[in-house]
Amino acid sequence: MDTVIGIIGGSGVYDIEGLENPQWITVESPFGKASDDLLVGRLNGVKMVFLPRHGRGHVQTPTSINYRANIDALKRAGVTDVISVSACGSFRDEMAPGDFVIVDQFIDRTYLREKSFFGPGCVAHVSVAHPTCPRLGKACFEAARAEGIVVHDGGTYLAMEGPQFSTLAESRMYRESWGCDVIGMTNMPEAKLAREAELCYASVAMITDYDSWHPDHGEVDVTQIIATLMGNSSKAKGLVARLPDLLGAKRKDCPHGCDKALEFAVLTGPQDRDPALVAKLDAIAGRVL
Ligand SMILES: CSC[C@H]1O[C@H](OP(=O)(O)O)[C@H](O)[C@@H]1O
Ligand SMILES: Nc1ncnc2[nH]cnc12
Repeated sequence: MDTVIGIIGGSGVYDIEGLENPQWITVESPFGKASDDLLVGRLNGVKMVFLPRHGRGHVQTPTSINYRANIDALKRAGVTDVISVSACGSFRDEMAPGDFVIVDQFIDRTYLREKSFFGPGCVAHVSVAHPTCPRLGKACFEAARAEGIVVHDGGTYLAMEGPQFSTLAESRMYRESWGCDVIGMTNMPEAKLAREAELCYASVAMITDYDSWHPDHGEVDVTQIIATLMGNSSKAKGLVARLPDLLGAKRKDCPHGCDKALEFAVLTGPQDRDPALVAKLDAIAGRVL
């Protein structure tokens, strides 16, 4: 099977460079409108598909992003591996602005978003105990190291609803009681939906600030974030450019089973399924329905 690398670019990352034959294409989804068209092309012989998470011009809020349409559109475009690139705040002294973290766990505090492709008439439960793909995370870690980026291997990302940043009390709780490493507003339900779509998913979090807990740093503000993002986004593009060589043009089955997540997940029997929902799930779950 051919590798198709999907990149979801977060704040400050609205395109990728160096693609051969780059083209913005529209992919329709039964789950609604994706954040933007998809930028497709090839890099070192591997097909790449890029989606700006907030849309070009940064028009979607963390809450208004249609995460289901985004993941469904990537799946329809043939993507096999999704790399999420995001800005985040840090809860650790040693994880400084400018550093990258290869996130491997999440705490999901979002509450205003559609979190599943499934629903009444087709019920499914997938495991997200290990919500990211270790194989893909390792490739991102190696790509970052090769780019000379200070990168941390593993970390827990607190996904908050936003759009306001956290209060001081929340920031301290996430850091001291909950043991979180970084905070952002977008990786959930994105990672859960990628798992339902049987896509390998890795999250590259680019630290822009110390949120509001740090006694030596003032509270987080968006000007500071944008300043750090300017440096981060070129580093992120360098990391992305190394992925085709690291992942290779041909792909074997995922050794961690991300691509078989739905194998035993659907509980609704064939005779009890809602045909309209089953039709919508053609790309996401057609393999098992
Ligand atoms: C620009 S500050 C807050 C904004 O940045 C992050 O976006 P993304 O995860 O897409 O890089 C954060 O989650 C907020 O949406
Ligand atoms: N401190 C922070 N909280 C939430 N999202 C962020 N994105 C970048 N910095 C952030």
